Amino acid sequence: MTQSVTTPPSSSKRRSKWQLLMANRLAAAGLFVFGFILVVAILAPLLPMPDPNMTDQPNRLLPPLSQGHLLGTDHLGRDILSRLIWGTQISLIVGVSATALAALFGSLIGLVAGYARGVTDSVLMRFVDMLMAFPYILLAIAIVAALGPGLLNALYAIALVNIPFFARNIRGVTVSIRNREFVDAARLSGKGHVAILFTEVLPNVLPVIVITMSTTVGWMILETAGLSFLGLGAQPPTADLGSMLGQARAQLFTAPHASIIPGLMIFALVMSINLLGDGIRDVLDPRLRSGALDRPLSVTRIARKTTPAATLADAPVLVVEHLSTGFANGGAVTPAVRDVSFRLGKGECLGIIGESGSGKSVTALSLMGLVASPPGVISGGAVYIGGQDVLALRQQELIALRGARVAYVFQDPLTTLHPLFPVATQIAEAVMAHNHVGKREAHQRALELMETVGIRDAAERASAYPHELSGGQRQRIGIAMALANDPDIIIADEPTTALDVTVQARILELLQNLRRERGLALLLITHDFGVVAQVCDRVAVMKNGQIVEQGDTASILRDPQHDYTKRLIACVPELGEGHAFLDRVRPLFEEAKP
Ligand SMILES: Nc1ncnc2c1ncn2[C@@H]1O[C@H](COP(=O)(O)OP(=O)(O)OP(=O)(O)O)[C@@H](O)[C@H]1O
Repeated sequence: MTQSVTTPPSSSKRRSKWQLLMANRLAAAGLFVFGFILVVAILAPLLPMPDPNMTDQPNRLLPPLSQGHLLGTDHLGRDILSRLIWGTQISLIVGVSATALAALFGSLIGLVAGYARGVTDSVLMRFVDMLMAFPYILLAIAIVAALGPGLLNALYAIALVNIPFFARNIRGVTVSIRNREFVDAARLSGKGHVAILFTEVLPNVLPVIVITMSTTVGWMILETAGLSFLGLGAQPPTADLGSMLGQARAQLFTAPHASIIPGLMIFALVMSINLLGDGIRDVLDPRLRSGALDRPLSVTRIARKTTPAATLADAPVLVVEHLSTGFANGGAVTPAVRDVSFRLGKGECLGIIGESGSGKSVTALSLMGLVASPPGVISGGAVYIGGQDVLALRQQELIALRGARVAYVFQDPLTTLHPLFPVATQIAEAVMAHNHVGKREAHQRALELMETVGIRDAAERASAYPHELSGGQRQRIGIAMALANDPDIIIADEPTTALDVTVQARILELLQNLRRERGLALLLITHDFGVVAQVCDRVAVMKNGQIVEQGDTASILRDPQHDYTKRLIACVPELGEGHAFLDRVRPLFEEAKP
């Protein structure tokens, strides 16, 4: 008996970069404050203000709110508001120009060093190391002392001391990109190094440069103000925020407003730029935005709108009801699995089949709360193991079930096995995770398990490292680890995809035998109907995060209801079919074209 469900996929709205930036309240506040300061600084020539350099000795050190001087006057009777606005304009121009210069030269050094490697890399990076060996503000002071005080020289000094920051960051990213396949492909297509650097590598590095600029411009303004404060930047009568602060230092106690006002402006400017910079960084780096770079929680975040029954009477070993899982992305949740329900009995095998991205792995990982969170979130449904809703359990209780009652076998054991420990040690570790046994006993059990999964000369192979075993042997070790605590359910996520056909057949046979001998419930995830036909009693077909059809394998193979199922079945070639396979499959896909 097969059931077929067809529901149009619901689309989730993706928010624009601007909306995402505005959703970040701190970044929005930073943008508002910085935008206001910027507009006022740009409009400085048009504003009805006195000349910022016009002295008026009789009216020196007037307090704020004095007649004609909203923010008072300084020690030479100059209008503080006017000097503040003009000074902010200068500080901004110098800070932004220094950032642009540091970004330009630093990124160029990083790009060339990271791409060329070898001697070029060593020479350039030693120069950068030399710059970094000095405390940067001391180096900036030394440079200005050598070049002579003045705003332009302060700008060069600040730019120079910040070059290493960009060079190191960009070199690191370039090194990882230069070995990627698309760069190799460009090289093979005959492109020259310069063209590859600017058309293949640079576009991938650009977001990092923008992010680094947005997070450093505030500090550069602060450093410029520091040099001017020491008398090495803006020279009298020109005002910038640092020189205003430096000149008002002598009247700190008699007329504190003259130093507090530029101090507050530096604070507001740097703070707003940094908040905005952090916001821009989060928006440009999608992994930061979704939280994917945060340390994941030990259990996927569960945010169910309704609470299902905590227990289910007379339930088979695994019951999944209306499971929905999505990924949070800047406030919105993009659904990956929607309203998925299935059942699995003792000793039974259910295949979950579907194309890449249909939600098979997310379904499998959701069962034990293993979807990385953030960004993962289980937004609805229940998972009953032995009749109990495990999503309602306390975290520690759910974690205790992992490996003990439900075990996973993943696609590529080379990435899941620890490369630095012998395989038997890793199986023994899995045994000890849930049993109070000593190392020796666990090791003995590991050897037995290796024999159970068909590894010949288990005692000899015990001390092998994962890279010393073949793909098939590694997958057997993965299965041995899954069996370590006699689980009720094994979830095998494409366990044979990385293997060639003969080894695949042997691994599937092993899983079949284990299932029969131990009464294991097997949830087999695959994209290959051939595998389903060989192993599974029942099959659920997934598309766009939903189960579109499920039933017993023989019925579905004989009489598929859903077009998608028909196409998946048609994709399995028959032995000796040759060209006839293509003739048979092509019309099915022509029909499916929109
Ligand atoms: N960390 C993540 N952040 C956002 N979306 C994700 C994340 N992980 C998976 N997805 C999305 O969830 C959907 C389901 O992915 P899933 O890995 O379950 O597919 P699958 O059917 O197992 O594919 P495959 O056979 O290629 O492994 C996909 O659209 C995928 O893009």
